[in-house]
Amino acid sequence: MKDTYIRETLAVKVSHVFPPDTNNHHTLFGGKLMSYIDDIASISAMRHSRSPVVTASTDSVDFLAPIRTDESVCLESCVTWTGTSSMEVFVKVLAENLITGQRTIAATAFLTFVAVNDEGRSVPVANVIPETEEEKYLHETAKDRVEARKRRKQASQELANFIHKNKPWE
Ligand SMILES: CCCCCCCCCCCCCCCC(=O)SCCNC(=O)CCNC(=O)[C@H](O)C(C)(C)COP(=O)(O)OP(=O)(O)OC[C@H]1O[C@@H](n2cnc3c(N)ncnc32)[C@H](O)[C@@H]1OP(=O)(O)O
Repeated sequence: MKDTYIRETLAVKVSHVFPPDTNNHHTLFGGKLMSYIDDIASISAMRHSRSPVVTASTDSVDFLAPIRTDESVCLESCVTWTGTSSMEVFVKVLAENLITGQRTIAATAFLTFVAVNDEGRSVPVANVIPETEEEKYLHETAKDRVEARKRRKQASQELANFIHKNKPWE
């Protein structure tokens, strides 16, 4: 297993914003953007692991600015950190006004993917090596996010153990 540079995991997707993908505000549906984010992030994870992957978690998707129909939606993703079998993927979303060229950060997200084998069992992945300032920042700050995720998973598990599974009308 060979360590890879973060840039080797980069995936880029650019798309127009078409009316069927917009809401009553004429901006891109949040759910549509989340689907783009999961899609591109999984490509970065697979580029790194060269194995099937599953999404283990999405920390949050922060919608910082709306994306309008006169703009294009540009997504960039890369693996910023790896554990044993898990990979943290950062996704940056920009809205670009195609007439003026103005670019706005519209959303950011961190997702965690786990490399799995054909039986769905987790398998090890190599490390990633940061080079640019931004990559180094994302790589160095990952440890805190990983700890926060562990705490959140524990809390989710406790909630899952507490909530009932009855049908709503029972
Ligand atoms: C018509 C033809 C179409 C063809 C089309 C082909 C398309 C081809 C490409 C498709 C690309 C699709 C990519 C989409 C992928 C999904 O959409 S997958 C669907 C949604 N996700 C799932 O269903 C996952 C369900 N969960 C699971 O399977 C298990 O919980 C997991 C994630 C495998 C973890 O299992 P586990 O027993 O906890 O495993 P364990 O070995 O203890 O932990 C493994 C690692 O996961 C980490 N982890 C576990 N839970 C979490 C968590 N909540 N948060 C963060 N890390 C976690 C652990 O910390 C550990 O990390 P490492 O220390 O190894 O680094």
